[in-house]
Parts: sequence; structure tokens; C-alpha cells
Amino acid sequence: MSDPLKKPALFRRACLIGIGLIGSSLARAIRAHGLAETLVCHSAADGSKETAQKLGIVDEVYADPAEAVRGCDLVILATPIGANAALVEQFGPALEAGAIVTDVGSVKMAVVRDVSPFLPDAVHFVPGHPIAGTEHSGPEAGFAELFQNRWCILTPPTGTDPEAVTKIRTLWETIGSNVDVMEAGHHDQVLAITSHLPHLIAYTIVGTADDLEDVLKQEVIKYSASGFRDFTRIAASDPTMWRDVFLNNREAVLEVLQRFTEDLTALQRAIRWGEGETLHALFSRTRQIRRGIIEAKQAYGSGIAKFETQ
Ligand SMILES: NC(=O)c1ccc[n+]([C@@H]2O[C@H](COP(=O)([O-])OP(=O)(O)OC[C@H]3O[C@@H](n4cnc5c(N)ncnc54)[C@H](O)[C@@H]3O)[C@@H](O)[C@H]2O)c1
Ligand SMILES: O=C(O)C(=O)C[C@]1(C(=O)O)C=C[C@@H](O)C=C1
Repeated sequence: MSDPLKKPALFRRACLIGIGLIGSSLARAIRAHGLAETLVCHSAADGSKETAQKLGIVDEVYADPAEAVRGCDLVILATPIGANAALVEQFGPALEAGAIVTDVGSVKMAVVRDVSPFLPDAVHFVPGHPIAGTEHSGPEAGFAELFQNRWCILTPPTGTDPEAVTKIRTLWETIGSNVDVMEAGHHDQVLAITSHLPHLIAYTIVGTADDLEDVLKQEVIKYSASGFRDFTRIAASDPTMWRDVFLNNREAVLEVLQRFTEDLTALQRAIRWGEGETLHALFSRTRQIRRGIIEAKQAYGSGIAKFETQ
């Protein structure tokens, strides 16, 4: 018999579209906090959904996305952003009135552009982006604690039902995230410099090292227990996900890349002409910035600083 005193779950039936690193971490966290009575998923025919079922992190798996979302009051898109439009076109007509659709994509303007046209009027769309991840992919790489003490940014378009936004905020806060709400275009500009450009630099530097002559390449591998190793971790991130990020945040990335290239050229000049003061002044400024970030993270109680200062 069901317990009459038991609080109902935040969602009756939730569906994950995509059950890789982020989708499976969410599935585990939703399960751990009892946020959905039933949890189902659809994913590409790459073995993800079968693995998720074997891991016991979802109740049901579906090969057809429209079948997966039927009867759900929450649908979470956790696929590479280039896959969104075709998927929502398929499952949009099967969504029930009042359902909330959200996502975890690393770019927000393009997601709103791709998803909104295929959603029925009676469905609420609350785009989201957890600022948490690793270089690993797939359902086995996920873990329930991934979002603890991390930011999640929501970018609801003007006019979005406030109750739907509150429910998605509650979902993220329950699994341990700090939530901020901002406009999608602003999100894309901020993430272009804090996440997308660093990944582009990591992909470039590792590619450049790999293009060196054989002897040098051996040394790179041998001595990579230093700063270079951190770049190789980032450069191991999922190629499909990151291709889609750069293709879908083109303007903002090109803008910061332009400024970065100018600053790099100025540094190149300072090195060429022996301008030690210029170099010292920049390095002192950036050292202060790093210390400020660590202090701010400690103030927010984030676990990030703990790992980064080791
Ligand atoms: N990896 C990160 O660090 C990170 C962090 C925050 C947000 N994100 C965002 O999360 C999303 C998922 O990234 P991830 O790291 O979990 O990737 P992942 O590769 O680990 O998982 C992707 C999942 O999507 C499924 N998929 C791919 N194409 C599909 C299609 N056409 N139809 C149905 N399913 C499909 C795959 O089967 C897999 O289950 C991306 O939009 C990414 O921008 C990633
Ligand atoms: O820690 C990592 O591996 C990440 O790259 C995570 C990271 C980031 O750049 O901070 C990557 C992409 C996201 O959209 C959000 C988080």
C-alpha cells in the first residue's frame, strides 16, 4: 500500500533524450533524490540506452523518441546540440500538454532556435546548462555527484511560465547545484571565453605538439606530467559535442578568438623585443585573477577550489 504521508516526487514521469555523461549523471542524481516516480530514456543506437538499463539507472528504454516522451511531465534533452532539431521534430507532437522540456546544451541561443519551432504551444521550454563535466563520454562515465556545488544556468525565453522555471530550478538545486538565470545571448558570450576558447586552445596546442618531428614528440609524451598534461585532458573531450559547440556559437567564439589573437600577438612582440616589464605585469595580473577565483569559489562553498589547488 502506498504511504499517504510520503511527499509526491517533483515529476511523475521523466524522460532523458540522450544518456551519455550528462544524461546518465542526471539520471543517477534524479534517482538518488527521488525526483521522478518513473525515469525513462531514448538514445541513439550506439548501445547507450542498453548500457543505462543494465546499470539500472532508468526504468524503461525506448528506441523511438516519440514513444519515450509519451505521458511524461518532464523531458530533458542531453544530446549533442547538433542532434536536437531532428529529435524534437520527431517527438514534439507526442508531448503532453503542460509538460516541461529542458536541456543541458553548452550553447543556448542555437538550442532555443532549433527546439522552439517544434514544441506545441501547451508545452513549457526552460533551457539549461550545467557548468560541470569531464572529458569522458557515455553512460558509464556519469556519476550522481557531478552537479554538486556547480553552477547551472537557466535561460528561459521572455514569457516562459514562471512555475515551470521554478520546477527546473528546484530540480537542479535538489541535486546540489547553484542556479542562475540569464539571457541566452549573454550566456553564449560568457561561455565563449570561460569554456569554449579554453577548449579550442587545448585542441590546438595538443595538435601542434603532435605535429612536431618524431624525436620531439617522444619528449612531449615523456615530460607531459606538467602543464601540458592539463591541456591533454581537455583535448580528450568528446569530438562530436565540441564540433557542435563551435558550429553553434560561431559569432561569440570568433569575437573572443579575435581579441585573444590580438593579445597573443602583443605577447609575441614583447618576447621578441625583450620587454620583460610587459610580460611581468601581465603575469602578475593573471596571478591575482586566479587567486580571486579561488577565494570566490571558497566563498560559494564550491568543491572546485579544493581540487584545483592541489
Ligand atoms: N561533457 C561535458 O562536459 C558537458 C558539460 C555540460 C553540458 N554538456 C552538454 O551535454 C550534452 C551531452 O553531452 P555529453 O557529454 O553527455 O555527451 P555523451 O557523448 O556522453 O552523450 C551523448 C548522448 O546522446 C546520444 N545521442 C547522440 N546523438 C543522438 C541522436 N541523434 N539521437 C538520440 N541520441 C543521440 C548518445 O547515444 C549519448 O547517449 C551536449 O549538448 C553538451 O553540450 C556537456
Ligand atoms: O571539466 C571539464 O572537463 C569541462 O570541460 C567542463 C565544461 C567546462 O568547460 O567547464 C565543459 C563544457 C560545458 O558545457 C560545461 C563544463
